[in-house]
Amino acid sequence: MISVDEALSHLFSLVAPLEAESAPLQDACGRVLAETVTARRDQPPFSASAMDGYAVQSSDAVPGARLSVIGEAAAGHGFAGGLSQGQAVRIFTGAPVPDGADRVVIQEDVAREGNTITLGDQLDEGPHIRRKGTDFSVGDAMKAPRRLTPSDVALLAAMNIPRVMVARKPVVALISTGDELVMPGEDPGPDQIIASNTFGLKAMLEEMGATARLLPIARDNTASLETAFDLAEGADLVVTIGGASVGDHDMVGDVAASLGMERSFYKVRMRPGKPLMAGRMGQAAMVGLPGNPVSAMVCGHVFLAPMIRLMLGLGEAPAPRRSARLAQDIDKGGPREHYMRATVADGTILAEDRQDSSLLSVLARANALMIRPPDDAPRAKGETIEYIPI
Ligand SMILES: Nc1nc2c(c(=O)[nH]1)N[C@H]1C(S)=C(S)[C@@H](COP(=O)(O)OP(=O)(O)OC[C@H]3O[C@@H](n4cnc5c(N)ncnc54)[C@H](O)[C@@H]3O)O[C@H]1N2
Ligand code: MOO
Repeated sequence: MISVDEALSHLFSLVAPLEAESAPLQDACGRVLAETVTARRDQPPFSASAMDGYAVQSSDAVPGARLSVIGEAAAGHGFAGGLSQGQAVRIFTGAPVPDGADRVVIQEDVAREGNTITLGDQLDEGPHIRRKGTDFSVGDAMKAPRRLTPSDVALLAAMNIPRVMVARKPVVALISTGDELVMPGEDPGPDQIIASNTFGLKAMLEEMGATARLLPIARDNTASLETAFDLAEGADLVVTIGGASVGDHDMVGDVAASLGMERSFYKVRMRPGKPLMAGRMGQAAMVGLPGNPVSAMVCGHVFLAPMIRLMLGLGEAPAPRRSARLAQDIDKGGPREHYMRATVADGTILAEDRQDSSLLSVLARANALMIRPPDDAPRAKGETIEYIPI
């Protein structure tokens, strides 16, 4: 059995960064920027007022000063002329500050009569002017690769970038296998259960920026599995779930091999997730996940997510880890690297009592996978330990 790190490096060698494609900005959030973009303009493109009030010369901005109003500057409609000492221009937020002015006095500090204003007794600091290019200037870069956030999209829009080059979304085909499975909403027979893994994995993968195709459930026979692999044609990554172990009905490995899968490994020294297999199948990478629902989801976090990140151009790295203090003493660990369902709160981590790999209710209330290395020594409350946030 190989280690988790070894398995991960095999998996990385099965995939590669995908090509870039153009996307309209309104569809770009969550996509990974593939080419660095630079601002096409300064923001603001002129010195702009930050307040509603009067543009003046700062030497005139003294309590009690009387100034004559010579015009108006509104957002989208600047004042054409310049401004001299003793003069003021009525101005609104976002309007270009007229030439000659270097200060905006807010209207709350001004009394106006006709075209004359008198400044109040106490003026704030000002100057309430946003200098040209204060936010960004022509040529300022947003560097690739970068997963675009809503704030990034707003910034790109302001930079006048209507489309961006982003990594193509990896296409993942998800195949549940097993005679016992029916889809949610169907009527299960007395010996049947509902297929849950493909749904959890689809959600996880799509949250990461992949497109997941849910294929029909494959039954525990060669013909049905072959049909499922046929339907997976065109995917970048084919993921099967179940049928990976040693039972008489665990046929995924054999059928995949008969279809040309070149296996890179089978079985990983981890818990849960031991009967993991992977290889190359034509153009696609193939990963066979164990069927136990928590095993499949843990393998999703530990293996599939880093593969997706690599395909999106975000580099080759394991799932990001953090650390927290143990909330209780724990016994020595087992021979396999253990990803324990746990809850992190206020910097401390508490492992769930029940760690069976069938328990989705336990997984759903956990927010962390606490990682115990193989043959980990007993640990005391308060020690730091690593985890993967989920
Ligand atoms: N003699 C041994 N038996 C088992 C071993 C072993 O080493 N020796 N390994 C155990 C471990 S660890 C795991 S994990 C499981 C994995 O087995 P399979 O990958 O072959 O999975 P199945 O047998 O098909 O299913 C296991 C379990 O999960 C349920 N399942 C399967 N697919 C789904 C799905 N899409 N949604 C929800 N639930 C699913 C299935 O009904 C079974 O209950 O093998 C152990 N056995
Ligand atoms: O190791 Mo198996 O992956 O669930 O328990």
